[in-house]
Amino acid sequence: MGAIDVSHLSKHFGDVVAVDDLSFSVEEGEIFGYLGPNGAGKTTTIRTLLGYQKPTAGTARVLGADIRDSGALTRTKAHIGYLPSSPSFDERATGATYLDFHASLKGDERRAELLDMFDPPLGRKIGTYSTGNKQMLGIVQTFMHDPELVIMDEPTAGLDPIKQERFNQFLREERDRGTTIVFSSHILGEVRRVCDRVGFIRDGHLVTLEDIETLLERGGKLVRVNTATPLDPETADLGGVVNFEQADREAQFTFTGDYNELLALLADYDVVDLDVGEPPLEDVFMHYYGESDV
Ligand SMILES: Nc1ncnc2c1ncn2[C@@H]1O[C@H](COP(=O)(O)OP(=O)(O)OP(=O)(O)O)[C@@H](O)[C@H]1O
Repeated sequence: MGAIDVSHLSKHFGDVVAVDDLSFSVEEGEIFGYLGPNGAGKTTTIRTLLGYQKPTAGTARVLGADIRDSGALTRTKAHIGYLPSSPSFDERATGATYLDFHASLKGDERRAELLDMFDPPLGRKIGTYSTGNKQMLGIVQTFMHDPELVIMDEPTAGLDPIKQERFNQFLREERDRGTTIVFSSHILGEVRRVCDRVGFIRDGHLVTLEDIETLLERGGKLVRVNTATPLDPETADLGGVVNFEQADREAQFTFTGDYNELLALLADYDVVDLDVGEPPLEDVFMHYYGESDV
């Protein structure tokens, strides 16, 4: 049994099919990225998993509780941390009061430790907070009762790059302690840095589920080569060469083929500079999303 087992889950809003026949599992102790463009169905999935709305069809188990069993799900929530995409705060309350309230519901044994890392101005009214401060307050609330499973909807929105990196590092450490972490995102680089596996959703359907290494391998390498004389344009026909672009003696392409064949071809040239690196994740996404805007 996974930390989350989703089984043929669908959620319709009238004629709108927000989530359609989703099935996947999140394993215990992994960081699972739930990715998709705007309107793909990420928030709907998360809210349905947490019992905030009923599935139209299918079901899921979250830490063993069937989401259709509201009693079981409520009991299980003591072990879940949830960070919504736009947490609704009482703007007149201070950060400290907000945390006290949540502590009274579920505990706060890790509050001080978290506040060392994420330090919103607790004495001030939340209405005066910046977006990043609100986000940090939400992060402390999410983790302070030491949950087994954490579900976050776009958690890094509003965090500056240093806080984002601190947060990523924190997530990896939490995962190493055994916490299962699920977060939705459409920020591509974030996924590469922290997730073990990713599920891609589009138009309510799960398009693919991959571990991040496989995903990047499948995306091939970005090759940039500078040769003393221009490459023959027929290089574009070599197996595994995609998106071949050439400007005089510079060529760039994505390569998913056999390196020996590529090296044999380049051996006929005087290679001045060669760079083989990871392709932009945007390219990997395009592979799954076609022309969709991600
Ligand atoms: N309460 C609702 N009533 C009607 N339609 C809804 C409702 N909630 C979501 N939808 C629709 O369901 C679809 C999926 O929306 P959802 O918010 O789950 O997407 P998302 O992947 O989280 O998008 P984003 O990245 O923009 O937050 C969209 O077409 C949205 O308009």
